[in-house]
Amino acid sequence: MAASAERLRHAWGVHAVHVSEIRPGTVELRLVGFDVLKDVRMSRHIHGGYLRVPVALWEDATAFVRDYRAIPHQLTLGATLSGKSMYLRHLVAGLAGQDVALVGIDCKRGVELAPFASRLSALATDPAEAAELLSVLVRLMDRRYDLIRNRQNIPVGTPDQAITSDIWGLPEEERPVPVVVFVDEVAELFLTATRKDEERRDKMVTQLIRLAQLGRAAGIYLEVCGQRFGAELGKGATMLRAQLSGRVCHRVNDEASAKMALGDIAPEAVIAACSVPADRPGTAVAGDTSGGWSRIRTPYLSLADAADRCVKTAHLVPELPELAPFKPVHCG
Ligand SMILES: Nc1ncnc2c1ncn2[C@@H]1O[C@H](COP(=O)(O)OP(=O)(O)OP(=O)(O)O)[C@@H](O)[C@H]1O
Repeated sequence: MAASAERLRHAWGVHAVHVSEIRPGTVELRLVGFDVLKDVRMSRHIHGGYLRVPVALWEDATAFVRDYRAIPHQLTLGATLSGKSMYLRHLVAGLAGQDVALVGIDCKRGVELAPFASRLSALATDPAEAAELLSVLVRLMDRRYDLIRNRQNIPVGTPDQAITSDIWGLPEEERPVPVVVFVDEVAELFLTATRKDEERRDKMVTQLIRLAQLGRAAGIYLEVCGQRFGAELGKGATMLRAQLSGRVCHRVNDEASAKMALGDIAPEAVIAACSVPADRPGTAVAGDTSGGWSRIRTPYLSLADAADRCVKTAHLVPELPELAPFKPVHCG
């Protein structure tokens, strides 16, 4: 098969997609079981790129690309069995081959993210660990701000001077590696039983808000997943949600949940999310706070294939001493 089709297959990495080259540069993609799309023609634009992961298809058959530099932080909501984990799996598998640190916070004792342990730089599996990890991430972000500030202080006109307000303007050899932080089932971080839990929760939420407000310039991106994310979770929840400008809403159990994801995007998007059928997992409504939205569908990718991709790319885990104490042990 020609190289572009091979690359395309690699980018999607799924069995449910048949890929064939029609002519050089134009490839036919067939998504098995996608109700909206039949055979789909896609050309090179699907290949993604650095910090850009093709993760689903829009209804018009173009690729839905999760572009971290364009939309740094995203919230993905959906009822149980709606396809959130599948979506996340694609992101992890897509980023695994890139020069990026992957960090997981999965307070369901790691059941979702532990299979990707070999490619993760850090994994927190309970709220106490998550609190420590978030503190480390905020310190990492502050140090990156110092780095940018120091560059700005070099006198104008000297060879080392660089006017930049984010890591991307730093010279390549000084530029820190970007970090994508996956938070699975965010509500677990908000649960409290005691007064001490409450203090920890408030601190974590403040740190997440700081990362969401300032992380972009430091190359730290948030990917937050959950079933619901509303004011009932407690102090700071809606403030944090407002900072996550990318939104993906899978099937939800009620209109209130769809509103949490899409209410500030468009009322029609909320209606579309409420009509996602239960027998079409992976179907979602995607939008961003600029107001644009449409339906997407993520293709099937088995957990074994995604985990295998992490094993094969384990050598790409970047050197980040701050995160070393949180490096998960890969079993199996
Ligand atoms: N695009 C898809 N095509 C076919 N099957 C899919 C697709 N997406 C998800 N599924 C299947 O639907 C089921 C639920 O998916 P998934 O585990 O991603 O849901 P979830 O929202 O993460 O659920 P939970 O919150 O309970 O973990 C799984 O069996 C999965 O294999």
